Amino acid sequence: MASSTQTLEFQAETRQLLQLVIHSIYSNKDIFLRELISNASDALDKLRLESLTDSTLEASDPHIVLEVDKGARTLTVRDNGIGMTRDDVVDLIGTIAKSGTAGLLAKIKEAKDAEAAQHLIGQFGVGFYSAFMVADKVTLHTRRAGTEEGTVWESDGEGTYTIAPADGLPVGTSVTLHLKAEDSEDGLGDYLAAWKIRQIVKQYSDFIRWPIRMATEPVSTTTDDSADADGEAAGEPETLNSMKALWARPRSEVTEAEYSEFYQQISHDWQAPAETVHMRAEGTFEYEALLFIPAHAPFDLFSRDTKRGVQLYVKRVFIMDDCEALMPNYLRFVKGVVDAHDLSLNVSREILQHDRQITAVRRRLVKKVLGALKDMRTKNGETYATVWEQFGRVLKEGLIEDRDSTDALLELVSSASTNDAEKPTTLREYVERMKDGQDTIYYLTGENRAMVENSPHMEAFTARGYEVLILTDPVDEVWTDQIPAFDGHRFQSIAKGQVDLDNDADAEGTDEAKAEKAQREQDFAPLLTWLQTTLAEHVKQVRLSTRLTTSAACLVGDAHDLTPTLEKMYRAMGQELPPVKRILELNPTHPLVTALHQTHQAGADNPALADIAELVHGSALLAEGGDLPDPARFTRLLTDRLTHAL
Ligand SMILES: Nc1ncnc2c1ncn2[C@@H]1O[C@H](COP(=O)(O)OP(=O)(O)OP(=O)(O)O)[C@@H](O)[C@H]1O
Repeated sequence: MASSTQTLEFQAETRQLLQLVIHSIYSNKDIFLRELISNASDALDKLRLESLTDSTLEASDPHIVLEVDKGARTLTVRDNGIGMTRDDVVDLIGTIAKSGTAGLLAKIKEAKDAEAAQHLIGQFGVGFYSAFMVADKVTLHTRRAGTEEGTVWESDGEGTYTIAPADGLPVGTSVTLHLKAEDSEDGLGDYLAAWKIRQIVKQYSDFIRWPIRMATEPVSTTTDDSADADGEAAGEPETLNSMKALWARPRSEVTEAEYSEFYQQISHDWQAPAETVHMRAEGTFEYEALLFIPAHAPFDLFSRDTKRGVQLYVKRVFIMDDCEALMPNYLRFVKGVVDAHDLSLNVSREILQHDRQITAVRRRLVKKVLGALKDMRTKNGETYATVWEQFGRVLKEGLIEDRDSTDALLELVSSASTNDAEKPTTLREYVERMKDGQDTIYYLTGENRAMVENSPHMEAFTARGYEVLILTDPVDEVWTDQIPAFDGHRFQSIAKGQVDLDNDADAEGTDEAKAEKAQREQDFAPLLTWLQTTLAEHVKQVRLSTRLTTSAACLVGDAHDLTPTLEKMYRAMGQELPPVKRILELNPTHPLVTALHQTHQAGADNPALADIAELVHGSALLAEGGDLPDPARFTRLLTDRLTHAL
């Protein structure tokens, strides 16, 4: 058989990940057992599921066994689950298929300290590789259910592994860890000790739905560890876990610590959740749901193939993870379990998508989660602030995806605003602070706070004391375009449409002011017409502005125009769009504009006029963070003008 042993190399990213694992980014090494037990449990679930459609695969007495060999210093985790073929082993154990791995590894390398690195890797979950935290060699024996040939895989976690066929293996997988020496300073426990194994299983894997048995050793072979004190004798294997589904127990009987451990088990998170939602529905369609809102976002929250965190069970039997029928995409960060009593074990994703009862369950779960977030906001503002920071961007996707929940989601929105440099505001707080006569919620979108705050569009609003929401997430560009109002108050971008603050109740909307304005419009009309022709390639209209106090000009859109950021986003996604021309607004009281006006009145054929018109347009574009169509030309015109000025 030795001749058929092959030595293969780990994929580059796997090698890097293994190095990180071996050189110990996790301070809590005990979790290796949770990971291996979780894999074994998944393998038993898969066999159970396959056996529903293929009766030849029926497993008798599905279970997980933990075996200690003190002489050889090994701990083996064995299951009689689905097992793996040789190709599975190469694909699943030798490579990491998760998207975003390379990026994550790069970030970990840049991480400032061990804690930052652990935080990053904690979001990723190292699964099987965590075995190398406690073992200097790992041997895996496996045989896929329904096949004859087995496979042996072995590695010391450095660059390579060996793989060979093996005869006579039972169906399932066993992972044997050749344990490193106990080292409490390095967080390495005594994983040969029965008490230690018992403790880890109780803590992390108690609710695993398959029995986890420990094959106890004869007392004579035990040395001086405290397993002796347990009074273990050789004999019947002991079942270590209670197998009780946490979600099926009444809320009052579950402790916070149990919720937290369950959450950490299913999410591979290393922190407690920010919120737990535990509910039971009785009546025509019975189910239990145990959902968690994590305290921090996984690294791949925005990657295309991020899975949803909700698993479906039917009467305690695992059916599927990533259950999209139960949780909308914008709540993909919610983790947990839904156990429905009245579904068939054979239920498919397609059936679920079209099942009216499941749709009703989903609606109820969404309501519960959004309700829990709202409660968190009122009762525990600090936690809410971190949850919003982590998931706000995703929740706002709901404003586009889920029209049934618009009102509930708008109540959750937290936004930076000109009201306070640090503290974000809710929409309700904004409305409460609105000036007399103001019925509109003003906002401005942009790439970052500084850019939005310094945008010329802000000037009149700041000068007149109107609060403006500062929206800097890309998704803000989209939802603000689609949601008309909050609590009867229209959303209005201050960079779009006509703004007439003079007509607001406390402004000087007198007849005198109106007459003055009309006169100004008339005076400037020839300049505006000339500018419109001169800049026709860039803008669709030139008009006088009421939103500027210190800048000479700014660019605005019509109410239904795409914003420049949205235009850029669509183009980046490969969509063909006709160029979106905007409106140039001039500040009639600015010295540059009045000078331009006078020069134009003196003679429209002055060659300096066209250059200055182009510079005014370019500056307005730069002021809002836009890209100049021809930066070299702009710089040349500017340099010429500056030279003339000296
Ligand atoms: N005991 C096992 N029986 C059958 N297949 C297994 C077993 N252990 C691991 N595998 C296979 O190897 C894959 C990789 O395992 P690994 O623990 O690295 O990641 P994972 O379990 O998919 O992810 P995570 O641990 O982050 O949830 C698993 O998805 C599974 O297909």
